[in-house]
Amino acid sequence: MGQRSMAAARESGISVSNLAIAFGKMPPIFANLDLRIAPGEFVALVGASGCGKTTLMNAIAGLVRVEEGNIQVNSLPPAAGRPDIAYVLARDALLPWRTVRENVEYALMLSGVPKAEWKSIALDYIARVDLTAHADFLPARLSHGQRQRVALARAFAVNRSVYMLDEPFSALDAQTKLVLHDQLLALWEQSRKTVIFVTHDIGEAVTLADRVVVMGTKGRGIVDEIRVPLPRPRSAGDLQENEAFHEIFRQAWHALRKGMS
Ligand SMILES: Nc1ncnc2c1ncn2[C@@H]1O[C@H](COP(=O)(O)OP(=O)(O)OP(=O)(O)O)[C@@H](O)[C@H]1O
Repeated sequence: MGQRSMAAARESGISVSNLAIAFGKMPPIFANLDLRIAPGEFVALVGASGCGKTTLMNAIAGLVRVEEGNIQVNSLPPAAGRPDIAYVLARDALLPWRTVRENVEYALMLSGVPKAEWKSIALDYIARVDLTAHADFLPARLSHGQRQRVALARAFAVNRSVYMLDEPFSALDAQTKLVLHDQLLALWEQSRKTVIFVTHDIGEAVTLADRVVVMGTKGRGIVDEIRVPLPRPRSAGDLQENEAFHEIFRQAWHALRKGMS
């Protein structure tokens, strides 16, 4: 069985129970943290700077040692470099000496996809982020937004089961963000992967997610969660004028402020 089908065969989402993380002799960043993300659910994680969002992501990714509590990703303990998890970070991490297409193809190669399929899969995903005309460009010739689009194309082309996105759009302007939101929405709505998405942007969280999980300061961990029952497919542009979107935004904003006090 190839890595692609292996990843699909044991999808059971993410389960975090009674997790506490402390660095050295410092008080814990958070304790007694419980979080369950169902397979195919899109969860946005928000909270004030320093509340532990990246630490929680890193623990789920196997980059931070867990001494208290339990984490299961697709029914297995976390480990760095697992073939069923994809990451997209604020910095795109494209290989600068490879073109857009070669960057996506390289990821397909690492994922064990047969060479005969690389080109068609890469061009398909490059088209989904509207970069067909840029397929033969090196990353240095792309804007930051375009590079993040390549990073999204690459991540979804390799067809993992869990996607961990840590502020992937944080350095983009408001209009470019909406374009990226629509492209991510389309990629996700067609594939329904399990996603955990860290952001400081409440509008972004409500636009994309099924559920917004709010972390509080002072080691309180998760303090609230807001369901986002907005119908799909969603359009980031249309949501800007949608009353229900603004009402959910208001609830999430209120929860975030409460978590910061
Ligand atoms: N390796 C580490 N060693 C010691 N302290 C750490 C380490 N990693 C994170 N911390 C501390 O843990 C706390 C939470 O950091 P973390 O990066 O998880 O927060 P965050 O919510 O993601 O913040 P931001 O929104 O600013 O990215 C901070 O006080 C940070 O200084």
